Amino acid sequence: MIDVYLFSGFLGSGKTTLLKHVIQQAKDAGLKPAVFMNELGEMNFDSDAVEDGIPLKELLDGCICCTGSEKSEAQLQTLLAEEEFDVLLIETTGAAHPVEALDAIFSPLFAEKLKFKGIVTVADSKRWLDRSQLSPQIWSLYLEQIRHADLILANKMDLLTEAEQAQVTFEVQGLNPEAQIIQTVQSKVPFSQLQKISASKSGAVQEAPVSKLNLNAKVLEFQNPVKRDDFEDWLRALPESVFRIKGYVPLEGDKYPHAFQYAYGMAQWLPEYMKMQTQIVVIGENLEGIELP
Ligand SMILES: Nc1nc2c(ncn2[C@@H]2O[C@H](COP(=O)(O)OP(=O)(O)OP(=O)(O)O)[C@@H](O)[C@H]2O)c(=O)[nH]1
Repeated sequence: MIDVYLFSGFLGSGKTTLLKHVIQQAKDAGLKPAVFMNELGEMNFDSDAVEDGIPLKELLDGCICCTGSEKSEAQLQTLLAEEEFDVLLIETTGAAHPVEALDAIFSPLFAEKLKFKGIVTVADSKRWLDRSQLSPQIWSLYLEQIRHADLILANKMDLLTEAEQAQVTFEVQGLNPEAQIIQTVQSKVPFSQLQKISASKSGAVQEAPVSKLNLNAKVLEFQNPVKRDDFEDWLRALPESVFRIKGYVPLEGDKYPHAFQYAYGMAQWLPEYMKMQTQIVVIGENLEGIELP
């Protein structure tokens, strides 16, 4: 049987960071991992995070939950037919309800092959403290992702004071007393902790989906390189309803574009050493008026 772990957590909480970390540890333990990813938007920048040689299937522009489980079942079937692996890591889009995303895994087609281990939810601790800025729908999704977890990573602890760390851990644990909660930085959790979890409740409970979210993704393409200062001014002026941006930004004076990440007001730049398509995907609510600087 192939052990299956589902990574849940809101946009930008640290799921891809967790994925990379777990892939490495699984390999070190002599296991062969495969990855099933899905993204909101037509592009998946996160798949770059999965190194070559790891079997990967992606479901773009929709999510495992809302595009219908047939499509994800078909993808999973192909993955199982084409590749040999011991562990399947599923990264859901941050906009997905974790229990709905389980549908495909619990298909009778895979009953003999897949052993569902549990939902690992990465909670953005900073976001938790700043929750008053979230719309009620987004907040209820955040809560659902925590309630259904078998293991919770209270991530981004480096951004909190000690008192805040204790507060977040206490409050999050209160929402889901049965799940183990671990404080993390960069989603660093030992793979052995994941292996210990058993899906106590995630698979058993099928609750009503959260009310429909207005989350959208918009791809913006750069025609020309931009000045870093201009781009950062543009970022600062974005409305609170933009939760996440990722992609490749061409900066004036640089040969290659920079990989760019943004989550809730915090930006991260990483140099690239090859030509990449210069575009970003912006994820949030009410994106109609958002254009590049
Ligand atoms: N300060 C801080 N930043 C973190 C931590 N973990 C992840 N990040 C950063 O947060 C950003 C988002 O991390 P990802 O792992 O891509 O998040 P994600 O949940 O996969 O994002 P989506 O795929 O958009 O849902 C990146 O810039 C990470 O480097 C942490 O513990 N502390």
